[in-house]
Amino acid sequence: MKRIEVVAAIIHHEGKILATQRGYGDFKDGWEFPGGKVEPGETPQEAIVREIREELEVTIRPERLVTTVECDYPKFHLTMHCFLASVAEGSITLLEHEAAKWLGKDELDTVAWLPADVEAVQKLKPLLEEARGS
Ligand SMILES: Nc1nc2c([nH]c(=O)n2[C@H]2C[C@H](O)[C@@H](COP(=O)(O)OP(=O)(O)OP(=O)(O)O)O2)c(=O)[nH]1
Repeated sequence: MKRIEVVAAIIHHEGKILATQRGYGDFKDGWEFPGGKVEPGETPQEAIVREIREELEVTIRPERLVTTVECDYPKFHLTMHCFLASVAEGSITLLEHEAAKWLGKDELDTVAWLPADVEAVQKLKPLLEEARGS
């Protein structure tokens, strides 16, 4: 089966995290963490900084790897590295997504996450307590 390697940013601010809604493609309207495919020669950290500049027009600081999710979709196998991150510079502008929401710990289940994200969201809950106020 085709395999793709993706990086995703869990951007946090004041105890909330940013969820974005896909604006195009097979998963249009699903909620995800912004990010995209790692290109040849890039480290995952370089890829996530590049993708977030392309999608949200900000520079992020990747802080730590929260989890790597493995998920079988009908057309490919996905490996997705999810990094906790904060905005280092700029203000968020949606260049590709159709919507975005800041979600607190108790709001994480209020959007329809893509299948691969459900497990990452569960792992995130205890971390959000730590991140509160930062
Ligand atoms: N960015 C992102 N992609 C996710 C998440 N969950 C999930 O299943 N995916 C899937 C959807 C896509 O099939 C794939 C990411 O591909 P993408 O289309 O965003 O990659 P890309 O930005 O490099 O885009 P492209 O130029 O190939 O369209 O991973 C998530 O939380 N964030």
